[in-house]
Amino acid sequence: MTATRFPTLGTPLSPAAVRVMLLGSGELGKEVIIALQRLGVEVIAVDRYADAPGHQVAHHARTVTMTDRDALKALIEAERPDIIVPEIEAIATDLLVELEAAGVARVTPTARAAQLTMNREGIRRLAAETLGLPTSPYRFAATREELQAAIDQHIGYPCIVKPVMSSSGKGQSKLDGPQDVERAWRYAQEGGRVGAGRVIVEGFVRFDYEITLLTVRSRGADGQDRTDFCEPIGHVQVDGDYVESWQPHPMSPAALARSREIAAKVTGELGGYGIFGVELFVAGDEVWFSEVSPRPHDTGMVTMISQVQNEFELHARAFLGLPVDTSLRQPGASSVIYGGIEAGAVAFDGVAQALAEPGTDLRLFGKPESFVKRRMGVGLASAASVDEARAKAKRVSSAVKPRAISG
Ligand SMILES: Nc1ncnc2c1ncn2[C@@H]1O[C@H](COP(=O)(O)OP(=O)(O)OP(=O)(O)O)[C@@H](O)[C@H]1O
Ligand SMILES: NCC(=O)N[C@@H]1O[C@H](COP(=O)([O-])[O-])[C@@H](O)[C@H]1O
Ligand SMILES: [Mg+2]
Repeated sequence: MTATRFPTLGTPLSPAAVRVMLLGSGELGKEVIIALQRLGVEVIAVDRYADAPGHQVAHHARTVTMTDRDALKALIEAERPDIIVPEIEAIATDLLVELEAAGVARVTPTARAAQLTMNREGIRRLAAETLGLPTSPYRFAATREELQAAIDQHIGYPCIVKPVMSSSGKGQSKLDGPQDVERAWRYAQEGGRVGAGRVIVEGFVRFDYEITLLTVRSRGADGQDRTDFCEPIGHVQVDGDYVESWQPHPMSPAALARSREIAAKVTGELGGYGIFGVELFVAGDEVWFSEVSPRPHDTGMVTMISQVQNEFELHARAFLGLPVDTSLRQPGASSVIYGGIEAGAVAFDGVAQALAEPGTDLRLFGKPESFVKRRMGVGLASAASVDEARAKAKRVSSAVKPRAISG
């Protein structure tokens, strides 16, 4: 392995430009792009549909099916970015591994990290079987019959079934008994982001709370690699999708130390430079590893109001070889604004009222189409305590009302 050479920052749209390609340009990518823009980095934003949030703030916008290996290869070879930043799971990651090995571009944090986390089987087996980290009990199944057998012989009820390739809870269900198996199997077949097929079935963990531990791998000012942790982020998930998050989440010293130990181990194994969202379940002082995103995390949107450098700035700085500061500025919270309606471009009523309270803020992502359960924006709030910040963030998100516009 050769030591990473970080680019010298330059001027966009010139021969001195550092060029970064985002693969996925949703709300998380949009904020990474804004952080890159502030550092004078030239950005090529890629997504599967036109006018994605990140397309709207980048130097170049490209629309490509990122799971289509040939199409993605042609795009990368035409654009020749210095750094590729995967923003979603559903990418032809085997191609990224090949291109990285061939020295065509550096992938953040590494192509292997993107490949392993694209498929729940890759990351789960690595965490539980190779690294020996505590996880829920699990089995994989390729047919309904295999799923039933895995539950009957190993996992029991309640359990959770998820497509091996999906995110934001798509295709996920909780099963309380045999009557739920058929429905869960069918839903997983429809909900997978990349094709249909294999599922993971996990034993249900009765946790007291769950956190995202944002973990940053960067090059320190002394030239040594280092790992830093943000304050733990607590969150609430409904149907596998995050609806509310806050920072800091109070933890016992033992649970926090264990969480950091698990996060250091898994991110150290994945390697590279950037931010990771390590998802953990906690009961008392016991901690289970759930999964990890080798990129900014949706629950980490709270850092836009709570931290000195938000998770998007931390990601950009880390993969550019710049120093990072993970410190908390103030307690904060985020609350999701869903589309609530099926419509094309929507208007948002109530924004002025939502922002009337001091210590509040808002992001509207600019997605060109609304779905009932599509995340269209997020309310943000800071306060002296997390409880106050949560209540305030919820007032912001509930005041904003997406409305279909005619014509
Ligand atoms: N084994 C489990 N036991 C208890 N709860 C679980 C289990 N697996 C998942 N959950 C709940 O469902 C949520 C979503 O699960 P998971 O993170 O695996 O889905 P995802 O589709 O990858 O979501 P995202 O992409 O938003 O991280 C978890 O945060 C947790 O609240
Ligand atoms: N949990 C993963 C996550 O939050 N990913 C974020 O959602 C976008 C897709 O949104 P869409 O489905 O509304 O297009 C992704 O591009 C990413 O920003
Ligand atoms: Mg998750």
